[in-house]
Amino acid sequence: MIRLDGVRVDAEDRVVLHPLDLELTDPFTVLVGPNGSGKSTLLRLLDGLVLPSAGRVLVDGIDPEQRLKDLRRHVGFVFTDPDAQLVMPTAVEDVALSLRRTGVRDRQAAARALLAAAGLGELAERSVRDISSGQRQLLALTTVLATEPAVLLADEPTTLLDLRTARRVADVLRDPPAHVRQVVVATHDLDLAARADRALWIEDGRVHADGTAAEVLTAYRGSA
Ligand SMILES: Nc1ncnc2c1ncn2[C@@H]1O[C@H](COP(=O)(O)OP(=O)(O)OP(=O)(O)O)[C@@H](O)[C@H]1O
Repeated sequence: MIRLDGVRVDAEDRVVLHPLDLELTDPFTVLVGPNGSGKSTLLRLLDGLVLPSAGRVLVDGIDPEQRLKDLRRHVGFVFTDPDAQLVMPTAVEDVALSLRRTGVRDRQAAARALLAAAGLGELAERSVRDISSGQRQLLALTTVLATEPAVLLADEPTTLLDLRTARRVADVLRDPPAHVRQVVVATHDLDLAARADRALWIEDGRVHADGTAAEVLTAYRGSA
């Protein structure tokens, strides 16, 4: 369970997130809303990338301000820019690196299997610089899943993807590997958002609407 008690985020001379009390328990939650409304900030609070200016965040009982290392093992974060997390020369090495804490013996073989399952098997030996940006985004998701997080956070995970790949990513987020108990995604992709259990519409650093994906997305589409 994810819990925010009176969490506020200030940046320079303004409030980016107004005081917020929130409990997220559904398997799949999406954050929608206009550019600059505070979605990424809210997501980043859950990985300790942003710390609250006031209030407290708890992710499955872990407070980022007290147990950041434990939180980072518990949570996986897929960044919008895949290059921010692909660090090894080849795709298979990148996934194998992510497997280092899982206790898997043959990390190369396991990495190949995960790449194949993601439809990236043929790219295993390729340099991550030589594959397309959409393939890199899918690879970044695969590397994060390989760390076996209990909570998966993703910021705009389908921006660079073609229709088919975006659907595949949506399928994974909707029905992730068993170790993932909760998924929270910030997105402008309303087809992806429609598949969530719960949607929060963020506007000007506040939760403007909160409910089922169908309810919230109907209202959000109507506002444009
Ligand atoms: N460290 C910071 N310093 C100053 N302003 C910040 C900081 N972090 C976020 N902001 C501002 O807070 C607002 C919310 O940003 P955030 O990235 O959370 O929005 P978003 O909803 O994810 O937007 P987008 O849909 O464009 O990704 C923006 O106006 C942003 O410029």
